[in-house]
Amino acid sequence: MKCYPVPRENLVLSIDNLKDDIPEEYLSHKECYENVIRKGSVLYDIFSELSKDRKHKAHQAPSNAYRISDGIMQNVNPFLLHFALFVPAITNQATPEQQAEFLKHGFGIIGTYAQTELGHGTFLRGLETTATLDLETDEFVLNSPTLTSYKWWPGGLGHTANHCVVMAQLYVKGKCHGPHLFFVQIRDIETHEPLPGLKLGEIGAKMGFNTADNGFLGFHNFRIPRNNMLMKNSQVLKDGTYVESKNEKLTYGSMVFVRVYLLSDMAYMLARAATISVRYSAVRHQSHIKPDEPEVQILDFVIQQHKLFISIATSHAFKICGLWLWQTYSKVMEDIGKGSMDRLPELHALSCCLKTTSTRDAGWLIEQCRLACGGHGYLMSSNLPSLYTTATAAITYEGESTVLLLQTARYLIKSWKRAMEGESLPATVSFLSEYFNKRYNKWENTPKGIVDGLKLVVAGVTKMCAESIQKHVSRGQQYEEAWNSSSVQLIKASEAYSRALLCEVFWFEVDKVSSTLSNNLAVVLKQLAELYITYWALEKRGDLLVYTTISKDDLDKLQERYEELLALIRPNAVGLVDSFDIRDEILCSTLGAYDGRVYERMMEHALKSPLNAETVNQSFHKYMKPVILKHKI
Ligand SMILES: CCCCCCCCC/C=C/C(=O)SCCNC(=O)CCNC(=O)[C@H](O)C(C)(C)COP(=O)(O)OP(=O)(O)OC[C@H]1O[C@@H](n2cnc3c(N)ncnc32)[C@H](O)[C@@H]1OP(=O)(O)O
Ligand SMILES: Cc1cc2nc3c(=O)[nH]c(=O)nc-3n(C[C@H](O)[C@H](O)[C@H](O)COP(=O)(O)OP(=O)(O)OC[C@H]3O[C@@H](n4cnc5c(N)ncnc54)[C@H](O)[C@@H]3O)c2cc1C
Repeated sequence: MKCYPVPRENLVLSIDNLKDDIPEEYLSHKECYENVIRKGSVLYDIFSELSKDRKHKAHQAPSNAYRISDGIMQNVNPFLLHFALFVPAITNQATPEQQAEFLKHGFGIIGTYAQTELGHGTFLRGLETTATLDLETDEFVLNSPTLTSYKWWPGGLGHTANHCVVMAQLYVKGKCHGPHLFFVQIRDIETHEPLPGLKLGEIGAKMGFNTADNGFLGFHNFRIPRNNMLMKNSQVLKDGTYVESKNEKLTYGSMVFVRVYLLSDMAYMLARAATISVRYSAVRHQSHIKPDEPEVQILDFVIQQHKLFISIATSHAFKICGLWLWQTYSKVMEDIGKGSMDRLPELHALSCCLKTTSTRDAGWLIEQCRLACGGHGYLMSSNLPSLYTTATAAITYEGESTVLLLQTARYLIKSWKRAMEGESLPATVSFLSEYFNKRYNKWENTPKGIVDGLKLVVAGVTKMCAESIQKHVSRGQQYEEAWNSSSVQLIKASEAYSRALLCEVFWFEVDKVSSTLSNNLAVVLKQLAELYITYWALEKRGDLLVYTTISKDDLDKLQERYEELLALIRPNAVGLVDSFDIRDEILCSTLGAYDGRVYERMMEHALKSPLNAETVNQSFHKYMKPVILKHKI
């Protein structure tokens, strides 16, 4: 049996059949899929050997696995959902006995998470797939009663997975108990043929994510044992007794897990885009600053620094905030394990707004990095287009951004009401009480002063939302209608809350560790954190003018400080992206390679185009020549 050490990049990157002879952009839709399955299977083999040899917690890919996989796949790994959602759903939602049973084949099964349907993605209580208990046979019968009830979007569902966790409406003795999760085998292990009673396939080409094998699945009287309902939180007994969960939202736990994880995922996406665009900006010489001097590195244009340094800072902000949120998640999961659900609403609210802000920011910042590279950023070989389409998918999946921000707004409004009633609030929203009790300070042009100012904006906008809802209710609207009427402001409150959280956590975590760092490192990290906070204070100057005591003079001083920070960071910019330590084989970019041989790499890549295999393409003789000759004067 081959033994692999923890997959160090060197090991994995040295495996020959993981390299692509032809760049993926020149493969067909089908060839692309077959190519990632080829590479993904090698990685899957490594991870499964590893889990046996290294006593890795069952089925958990080693932490650096995603990074290595990102590089080798150069696109989304169709096995991703197995690790990202299928296994976590089972380990979080099944009893220990069920986990042992469902995961006994270890890496011998490949799973996905099938929740979204053609007709419903956001409103889970509206899902139409049914799981009806058959008391006589001690089974559930799964059905897709309508076309809109077909599962639609799950990654790996089309042609890769042979099992899935399915979210379906549970029916027992004619009563619907809402969405529950079920462990379902969908393909024969040996032949990989779809099992009888199922209709399976992939949903077609997408803007990106084209190797994720997103698929559809329809059930027709498909039977599974009663024990295949994940029964950690709620149970259906043999006699048909339904034992409800202590909190029905525990069923949604897998989504919270991924939302929490996505912050660090976006940190890594941004680190790659920043590495590519900053290194390229150090290589690219274009135009003059002083007319009598040579063309400059485009990185010397202050506006180029303004476009790019925020990405370096944001990557660190998301990494640090992602670790903070992960610690919060782990603590809440521990509390739930001990029977306390108190902090679940807070965790849900935090994960919703931070997932949304991190995925949205990653999207527009990666696009900003691409645009900062001029035409060459538009080449697939730069890898910036792929980074963009991969990152922006996350704005939608795992909870669409608008919907999640409204979830956080729901929590802010509830917290505001509790503050009005004098209740104590969790630390992450306690500033609402301070605002309500008018305990806040005059504006200070310091990182802490800015954080306090951004919190005042949150409190002020939340108060405005509460008053708007009240106004609509007093005019006769039901609460839900009043909520809908106020939703533009509610979104604003959540966005402001998320930004204040990111600034606060980034600054104070850096401040906390700076004494443990070498002076140089502490100085540079603080410069990045201050740049991030000052950038957002300037972006949100309108709100600060409305809700705080900031003055025009304060803003002018902030603008001056921001430009000072750009100049301070400039000498370290390339060193900062080098410190992300992303190897060329994982960066996959002609513009961002460590050796700076941009133009040579671009030409090498261009010559790989199949079109360049011959000097005259056969279409000339077949189509062009007759027309040219016919119209030749
Ligand atoms: C490694 C990775 C690489 C990354 C790899 C990733 C690759 C891509 C994988 C993608 C996978 C997917 O997309 S999987 C599918 C993802 N789908 C989603 O995320 C669906 C989004 N929709 C939802 O989450 C829900 O339906 C929601 C929008 C919250 C509305 O649901 P409801 O209407 O039932 O809820 P509401 O009535 O609004 O609220 C009822 C109460 O429940 C609470 N509540 C709602 N959701 C909750 C939750 N998740 N946890 C706790 N509490 C929750 C609310 O706060 C309310 O509390 P009170 O205020 O106290 O009443
Ligand atoms: C690349 C990718 C991978 C995916 N992978 C998976 C997977 O592996 N498994 C899985 O189960 N799903 C997966 N999904 C599906 C994803 O979870 C859904 O697309 C997402 O939850 C949004 O649902 P929807 O597409 O049905 O949009 P809808 O819910 O129909 O929402 C459409 C729009 O309506 C508006 N809207 C909806 N509800 C509200 C509201 N309450 N208030 C205000 N506005 C609202 C919003 O603007 C929203 O964008 C994936 C999606 C993508 C793009």
